[in-house]
Formats: sequence, structure tokens, C-alpha cells
Amino acid sequence: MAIYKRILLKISGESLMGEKQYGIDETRLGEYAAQIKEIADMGVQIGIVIGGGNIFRGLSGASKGFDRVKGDQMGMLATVINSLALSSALESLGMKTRVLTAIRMEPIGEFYSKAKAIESMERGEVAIFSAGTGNPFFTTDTGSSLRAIEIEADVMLKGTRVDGIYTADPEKDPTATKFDEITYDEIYIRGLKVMDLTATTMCKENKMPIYVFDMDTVGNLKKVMSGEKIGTLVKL
Ligand SMILES: Nc1ncnc2c1ncn2[C@@H]1O[C@H](COP(=O)(O)OP(=O)(O)OP(=O)(O)O)[C@@H](O)[C@H]1O
Ligand SMILES: O=c1ccn([C@@H]2O[C@H](COP(=O)(O)O)[C@@H](O)[C@H]2O)c(=O)[nH]1
Repeated sequence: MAIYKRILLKISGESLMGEKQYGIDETRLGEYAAQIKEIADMGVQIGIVIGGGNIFRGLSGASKGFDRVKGDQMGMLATVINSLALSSALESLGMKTRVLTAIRMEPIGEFYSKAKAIESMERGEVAIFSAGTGNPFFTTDTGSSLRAIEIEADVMLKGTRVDGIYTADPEKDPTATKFDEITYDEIYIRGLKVMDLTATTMCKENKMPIYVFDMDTVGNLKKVMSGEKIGTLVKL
């Protein structure tokens, strides 16, 4: 039995690189797809946002002289590439998906609406929300919180390469310790950078719980859906 009926799952674009330096690692993509199928088989309604950091980020483009808005548009297109890859991987496992884009680009995907998203999820299709919010100066974390709130998800799951929220970035500080639970306010007070603050604030204001967990370990998504406390819960 799954503990959540409807989820918004944010997948890190950067993690999709696996061992590579750039782009999509097919093994990692296949592992993600298999994990998603496992929870779909539990009857969970699934909406997904995937980042674009494995391909392009507007901010890093700007630091190399790109116009920020164009760079962000390139980043949003990167999320569309990843969404199509995930859609294809899920469909190769016999699942149905619907790629919804925040910017009109038919026939690559359908223009997003809440009604289309809910219709798909209720039919058992995986709704994949691409191109973030459709606006520059945002991230897919914010796109995830926006979609989670819109589709009335029970939780926003942030699947990443660390196993939760720590007192400091665990990839940089080996003495950092992990929280099992934390409040939104504590994230601000401690200046923790696991998610951008716009996304955190949207979730706080709309009472959307966030669960951060390590999605790169196969089987973890099912553990989260089964109620195993393997990550960090962010709540009021
Ligand atoms: N206090 C903290 N606790 C946990 N992780 C932290 C913390 N501070 C920074 N991080 C970092 O946050 C990162 C979150 O990773 P993730 O790849 O999901 O980021 P992202 O920018 O949302 O990805 P993408 O843009 O590729 O989708 C991890 O790399 C982790 O090292
Ligand atoms: O709403 C959005 C979402 C994303 N972007 C741009 O895309 C890249 C990739 O997204 P990540 O969240 O970093 O994975 C991001 O760096 C932005 O440049 C955007 O402009 N608006």
C-alpha cells in the first residue's frame, strides 16, 4: 500500500548524467523508469518534473557571456529533452505517458493545463511537466512546487543524489549531519541550499510537504512510497 495517492516527483537533471560528464546516461534513465513503474503498479498517480542541469543551466551560460534570458530558455529546452527521454524509457516498459510543456511546442508535447494533467494521472498515465514554469529566472525546483500545488499532490518528492537534507552540503562538508525532519523556516534560518528558496516558500505558503531522498539508489522510490523513512521530510 502506498502512503501517498498522488505525487509530484522532481528528478535531478544532473543525476541523469550518471557517470558521464554531460547528457543522458541510458542505464540511469532505465533505472529511474523502472523505479517509477514500480510505484505506478502500486496505484500511485504520478506527475514528474525533470531538471536540465545535465545539459544546460541559464546561470552558468550567463557566466560565460550568454544573455540570461536566452540561456534560461536553453535550460528550459534541456528539460524538454530530458522529459522526452524519460517518456520514451517509461513507454518502453509498457507505460503510458503525456508530456505537457509550459511553453507551446506542439507536436513535441501538449501545452500544459491542470485539467489535462489530472485527466492523464486519473487514467493511470504518467504526466511529465516540462519546460519548468515557462519563465526565465526560475528553476525546475520552482516548477515542481508550482505543479505539485496545482495538481493537488499529497507531497512533492525531490529525488536527488544525496539522501536528505543536511546541516551543510554533504558533498562539501563530511561533518554535516542529516535531518529526518525539518521545518521550512529552519531551511531559511540555516541557509540550507538543497532547494531554491522560491520553491521552498511556495511549498510553505501552500502547506505542500517536501520529501528529499536519494533517487539514485534503485528501490528507494518504492521505499518512500511504502513509508520507509529514508530521507528528510520538510513540513510546517
Ligand atoms: N544542506 C544540504 N543538504 C543536502 N544537500 C545539499 C545541501 N546543500 C547543498 N546540497 C546539494 O544540493 C544538491 C541537490 O542536488 P540536485 O541535483 O537535486 O540539484 P538540482 O540543482 O535541483 O538539480 P538539477 O538542476 O540538475 O535538476 C546536491 O548536490 C547536494 O550536494
Ligand atoms: O522555470 C524554469 C525552469 C528552468 N529554467 C532554466 O532551465 C535550467 C535547467 O533547470 P534546473 O532546475 O537548473 O535543472 C535552469 O538552470 C534555468 O536556466 C528556467 O529558466 N525556468
